[in-house]
Amino acid sequence: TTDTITTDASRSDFSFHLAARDGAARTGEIRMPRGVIRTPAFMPVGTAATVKGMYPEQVKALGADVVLGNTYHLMLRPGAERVAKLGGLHKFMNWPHPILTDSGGFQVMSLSQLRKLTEEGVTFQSHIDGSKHVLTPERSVEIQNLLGSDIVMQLDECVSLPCEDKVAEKAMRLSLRWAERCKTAFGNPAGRALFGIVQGGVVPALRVESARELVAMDLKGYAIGGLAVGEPQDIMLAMIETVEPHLPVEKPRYLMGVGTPDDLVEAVSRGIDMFDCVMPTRAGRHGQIFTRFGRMNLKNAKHAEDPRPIDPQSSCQAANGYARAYLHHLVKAEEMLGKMLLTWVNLAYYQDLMAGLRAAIAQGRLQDFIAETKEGWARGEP
Ligand SMILES: O=c1[nH]cnc2c(CCNCC3CCCCC3)c3[nH]c(NCc4cccs4)nc3cc12
Repeated sequence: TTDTITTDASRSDFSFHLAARDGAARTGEIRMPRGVIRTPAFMPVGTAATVKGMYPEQVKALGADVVLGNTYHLMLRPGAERVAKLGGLHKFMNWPHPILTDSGGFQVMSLSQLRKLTEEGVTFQSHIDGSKHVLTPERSVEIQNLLGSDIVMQLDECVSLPCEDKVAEKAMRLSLRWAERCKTAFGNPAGRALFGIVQGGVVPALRVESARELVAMDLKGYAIGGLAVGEPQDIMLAMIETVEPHLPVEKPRYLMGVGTPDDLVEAVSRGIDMFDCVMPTRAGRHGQIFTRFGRMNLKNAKHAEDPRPIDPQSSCQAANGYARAYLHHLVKAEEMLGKMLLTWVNLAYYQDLMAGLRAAIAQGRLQDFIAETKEGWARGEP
């Protein structure tokens, strides 16, 4: 039948296909030359060209269609030009599927020293060796192009909350001017996308203005930034509800830096399609896991003699094949294998949750699925 023949036209471009909707929630797929991204999607973070503690084949096998590449780290070490010389990030890290790269701006502001932000861009010193660097909208797009990114993020200014309205306004307007400069620098390369980032703090009028101005630029997708920076969940959800009606239905929405499983289900039900968060990988390395029964900390002595696996019904071998007592031992001993197994448990759970959300939306039973999921978390571990 025709729908199984992907003509090169459909593979050579970036296209978003909505399969079903359930309230504000959507499920579909983003088709790109390097593969398809099923949405809603959780994107594991691949900081220094690796999803820490995981083989790329394993990350793909547990259901991730796209990973994040980190512009800030890679521009400092090994350098964007070197990655390009070696064939680009996909070849470098053996991940032939789509990669979304961030602009580097958020990490500059949170990791580097002696940074100075001007209209032109951000100058800063490397947290690795103190060397001086500059990140302008143009240079950020150039670095992401050198890495070979499939989805490029604009350079933006994310303010930390709480902040005064005029501070949020100033950053929002700068981010809009930087979006224009990124769009000019990016051009219109087939099969690759530039996403804008909606800013505006927690001021509805600023959020709406930011969304409207970005939509007028006709970008391929829109992120909602400036959230998950310390505000309560209800404020984050209110901002999503403020912005969502002003974003085009036919383009993907990406909520940056989010979040816990509860954040994910709540944001999906409000119309978000893509997420990234360091939580599942970072927490896993510290012994904290996410399961159908809620959160567990395997450092806790109560697991010391528990012979049961984490979840016998999970398809993940780390969750169904190892005693909690053994995982507790590995975490206490700070063994590599403990970090690897619990990272695997968490990424598998996050992907299973996203697969459940996609299926529930397709069947028009999202609210039932969310209720059942939250009951499981509340019931706690068996
Ligand atoms: O407005 C924003 N603009 C740009 N990036 C943002 C990010 C970083 C998203 N993950 C990048 C990844 C790139 C590859 C390496 C890992 C990060 C955010 N993360 C959070 N919250 C989670 C937070 C994490 C840390 C402090 S808050 N809010 C965010 C808001 C913005």
